Amino acid sequence: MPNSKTLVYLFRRDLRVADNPILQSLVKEKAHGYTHLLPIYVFPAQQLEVSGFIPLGSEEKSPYPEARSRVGGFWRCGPHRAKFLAESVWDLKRGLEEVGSGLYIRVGMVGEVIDNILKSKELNVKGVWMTGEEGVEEKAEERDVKRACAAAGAECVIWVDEKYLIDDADLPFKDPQELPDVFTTYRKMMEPLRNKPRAVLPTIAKNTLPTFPSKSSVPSQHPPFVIPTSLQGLKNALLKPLTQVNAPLTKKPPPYCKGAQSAHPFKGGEMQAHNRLNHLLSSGAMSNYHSTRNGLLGTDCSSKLSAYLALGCITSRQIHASMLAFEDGTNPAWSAVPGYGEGENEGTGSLRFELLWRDYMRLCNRKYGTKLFHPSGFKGSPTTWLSPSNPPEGQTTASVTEIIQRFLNGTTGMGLIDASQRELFQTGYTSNRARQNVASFLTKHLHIDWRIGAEWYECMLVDYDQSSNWGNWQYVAGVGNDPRDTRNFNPVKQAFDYDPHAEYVKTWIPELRGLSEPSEVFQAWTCKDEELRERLGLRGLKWVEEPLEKIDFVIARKYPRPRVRGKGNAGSGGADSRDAGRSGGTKTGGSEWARARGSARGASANRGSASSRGHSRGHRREKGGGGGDSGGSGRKAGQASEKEAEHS
Ligand SMILES: Cc1cc2nc3c(=O)[nH]c(=O)nc-3n(C[C@H](O)[C@H](O)[C@H](O)COP(=O)(O)OP(=O)(O)OC[C@H]3O[C@@H](n4cnc5c(N)ncnc54)[C@H](O)[C@@H]3O)c2cc1C
Repeated sequence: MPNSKTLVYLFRRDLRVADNPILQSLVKEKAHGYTHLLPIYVFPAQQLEVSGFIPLGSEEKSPYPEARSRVGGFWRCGPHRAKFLAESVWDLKRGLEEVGSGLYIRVGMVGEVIDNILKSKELNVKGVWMTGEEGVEEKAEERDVKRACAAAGAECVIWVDEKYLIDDADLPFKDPQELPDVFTTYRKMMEPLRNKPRAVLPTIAKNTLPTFPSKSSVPSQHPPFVIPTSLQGLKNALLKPLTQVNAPLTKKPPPYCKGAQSAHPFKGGEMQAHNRLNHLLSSGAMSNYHSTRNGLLGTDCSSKLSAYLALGCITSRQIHASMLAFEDGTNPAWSAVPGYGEGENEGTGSLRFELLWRDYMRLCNRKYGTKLFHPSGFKGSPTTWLSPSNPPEGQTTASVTEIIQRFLNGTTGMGLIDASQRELFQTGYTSNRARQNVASFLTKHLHIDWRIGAEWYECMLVDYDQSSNWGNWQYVAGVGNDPRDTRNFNPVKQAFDYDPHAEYVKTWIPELRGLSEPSEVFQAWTCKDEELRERLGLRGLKWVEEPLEKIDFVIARKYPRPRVRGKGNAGSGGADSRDAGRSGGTKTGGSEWARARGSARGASANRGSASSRGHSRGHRREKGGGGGDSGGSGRKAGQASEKEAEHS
């Protein structure tokens, strides 16, 4: 390519064409002088297992260590996200081709791949642009790319990530250390949220980007890897190592639940993200969001935009812009939908609020860096968690490992927790309400190292996002930015509040479908009818007969049913506060693990045993927990409320 001057655009978690500042700048600012644009996506070998890209029959081995987590040894990217990512990358390719460009796909360490491309004489690469990220590994990638560029005499530009609600340029502080440690303080600095986000960038017209370089000019993938030429091939390569029988995701994984429908059946990609957003507005689901977001079942109780946001298939400001068009009545496509043209409603206001939580979690990551992964969290709380290497007295490494396995496999004996864990395993998704309970159960009831839970979520979640995942785990574990470090969820009360008919738990634990009493579904050990247990095949099941935790939950009088809107939506946020105090007392403990853990050193000693706390706090409100819970506040859009303050 004589006289060429090529720019490499290294895509990361910005897998979209629209509202993309890098592409926009290439179209608008012609002074850059680049004749060619080489868009590339690298599947990063340290975060995702790439050995499946070695062709079948090859004797060669991957030069990289397995992409496994540090504490639990789980695959860092499990099958659900691997598939979603493949679809998103493939859709990016489609989107780029539509504007007359294209996408090269590679695997390996980002720095190495870029270094290899910089060496191409034919391409004459003079610059590498990429979007900056917060993570420690991601920053290391950026340093590697900068080094490679410096050695090759090419410019390296790290762009600001613009997939958040409020742009970095509009933050009221420059130094991340000035970020308040309480979300509400931050929120108040940013309100009114409706006025803050910047406008979406103009659409990229066809054939306005610098020329896409020919295949022959681009260095090929380094061996032993080969890049498939179809989406199916890409999925196969990513899934192959994750589905090997000798390396299961977890021992004895939960069986597939017949008849259960995924709450997240969506495919990855920019186009799918916008279809989803359009559906939320045109169906009215967005306007109902405030009262449905705590639902456990079904696709429409919450937005299910998280996985698209995590990969940058869509930006928060695009979501905001569509909501504005709905609120202001400027998009006739939605004119028949109730609330059209009537300004911000509870649903759209609440969604902005949640998107701000996401911004906040990312800023916490920026402020605290490696503390995101530290057992004592942002707070630096003096905690020693139980783990296989730190079993409680009277227990062994093997017995703690078994407890963890039961947690992962959804066989703790606690209905809500097991249902969520099985749903997660089967589908890659579980609701925010369920996540809060799962995280609370692992850390506040079992006192097990929260990082094991965070790593498992990293492996299993389709919407895994480093800041939101690790930040929320810390928050619920009591070592993060939750000013109330005594927050403790009672998973039985929560099940009554949000799954009053036990519909959710029965969906994901088919063994319990024959039970009619919700209390028995929530804790199968409480079913005393021997004949029924026998008939349902519950006799002899360890998780039924020896649950990890027993909670005596007495219903003082007929438990009120929460307001339920929409099919399959279990509970509104309001139920939480209304019901508080109407249920009887709770007492936790009773299991062998609870007894052993009661005398444990470390976490339990520092924080008081679950049994005593659970007992004395039986009537306490369990408002929220785990960043981003606005449920039940009855908050008018854009206004603060006491409960919200209480939550944060
Ligand atoms: C232990 C734990 C782990 C979590 N891990 C992740 C994760 O890896 N990735 C992730 O995106 N979210 C995570 N969350 C936050 C939240 O559970 C999910 O964002 C939400 O369930 C995704 O579903 P949705 O898109 O339908 O959410 P909606 O209720 O529709 O919310 C809209 C958007 O707001 C953002 N949001 C909502 N709640 C939060 C929150 N608490 N923190 C940060 N952002 C929020 C998300 O981007 C979400 O898509 C976690 C929460 C907990 C308690």
